[in-house]
Order: sequence, then structure tokens, then C-alpha cells
Amino acid sequence: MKQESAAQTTLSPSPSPAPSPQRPREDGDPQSLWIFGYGSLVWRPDFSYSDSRVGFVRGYSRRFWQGDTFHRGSEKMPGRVVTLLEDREGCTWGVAYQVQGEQVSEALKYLNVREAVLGGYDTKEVTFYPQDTPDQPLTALAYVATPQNPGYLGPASEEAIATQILGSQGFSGHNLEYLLRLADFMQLCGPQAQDEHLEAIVDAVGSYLTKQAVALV
Ligand SMILES: N[C@@H](CCC(=O)N[C@@H](CS)C(=O)NCC(=O)O)C(=O)O
Repeated sequence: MKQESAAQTTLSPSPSPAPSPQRPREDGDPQSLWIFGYGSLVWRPDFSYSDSRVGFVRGYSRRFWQGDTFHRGSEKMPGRVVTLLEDREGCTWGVAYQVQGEQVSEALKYLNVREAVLGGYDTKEVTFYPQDTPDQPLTALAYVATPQNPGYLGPASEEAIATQILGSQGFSGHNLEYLLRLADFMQLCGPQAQDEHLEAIVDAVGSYLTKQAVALV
């Protein structure tokens, strides 16, 4: 799985078709749906679900290119959170959650506020490959912040992103917590799950804090 830093990868914005979010049963009730999380959803889904799988989506790279003035930032100091960009050679690890029956409408209602209204994310159908059964892919719904949304910040050096993250916090907590929890998740996925962009930002945060600490001595 090829990974490049943000500077080298020419990422095209992902179109944001908004597929109908669930397949209704004959009686019109939604039957079941998989929701793919690749940012805060991997550690804080905050909706009830019946099953979950660790795995990945192909053809997308995760980037800290979405601004956030609510959850992890403010109007004065916007934070940076992740979105997916189409990238032929990209691969993004995360968690897919299965919601069934009433869980479907409850999850979508909740995520619409958390992701769309407060975060600027749109929905997109993706193919998810469970880590344990990659030969049995699942169709999942992902929340993607396209470059057309007003909060989109786009590319920046990993050092600049690290500095912005260190200086931002919002209603859900500090932006650094967001970065480190995602890094922790990726550690748990094992050596086959690489995200050079994420790792470069974590390294830049470490270097910055080390310099600050040395300056205090
Ligand atoms: N849609 C991505 C990113 C989600 C994300 O991080 N969204 C922000 C909205 S700006 C959020 O929910 N933050 C809650 C938090 O930071 O705890 C995912 O599937 O995880």
C-alpha cells in the first residue's frame, strides 16, 4: 500500500454524491447499514451499533485538511480534523459500524448534526475491506468533507498543521487529543496500517514540544 506525504500526492477532491443512506425493507423500515469512521468516529462513535470491524477503504487518503470551529477549534482558532481525498493509490484504515433497525435512523440523525451541520461533512458510499475478511468487502457510508465546504482548509505542511493543532481546542476537547487518539488507533491496527501524513504530524508535534522543553532548561 503506497503512501506519500501530502506534498507529493496530488489528491483530487472526492465528488460527494449523497446516496440514499439506507436500504428500506418492504415495510419501509431501514434494515441495516454500515458506517465507516476514520477520524473521531474510530474512538467516539457515540451512537449505538450492532457490530464493528476494523479495516480499510482503498482509493482514498486521509488528510488533516478540514477546519473545525466547533468540536476541536473555535472561530478565532480553528482546529484541523480529517477528511478523505480521492487518491488512486491511497488506503485509509478505520472502523465500520453496523447499525440495524431503529439504530439506523438514530445514528443518521445524530451524525447529521455532528458531522454535517457542525462539521461540514457530506455522505459518500465507500467499499470497506474488513481486516479479517478483506475478500468480503462491505458497502459503507462515510462522512467526507469536500473542498467545496466552507470549513475546508486544504493542504499545508505537516509542521504547520501540527502548530495549528497544538493551539486549538473546542467543545469536544483539545485538537491534540484528536490527533493522538487517531494515532493510537493506527498503532492498534498493526504494522500493515501506515499513514505517513498522520505520522509526520505526530512527529512534528513531538519535535515542537521537545524544543519547547529544551528551551525551559
Ligand atoms: N468523518 C470522519 C471525521 C469525523 C470527525 O472527526 N468529525 C468531527 C467533526 S468536525 C467530529 O465529530 N469531532 C468530534 C470530536 O472531535 O470528538 C470520521 O468518520 O471519523
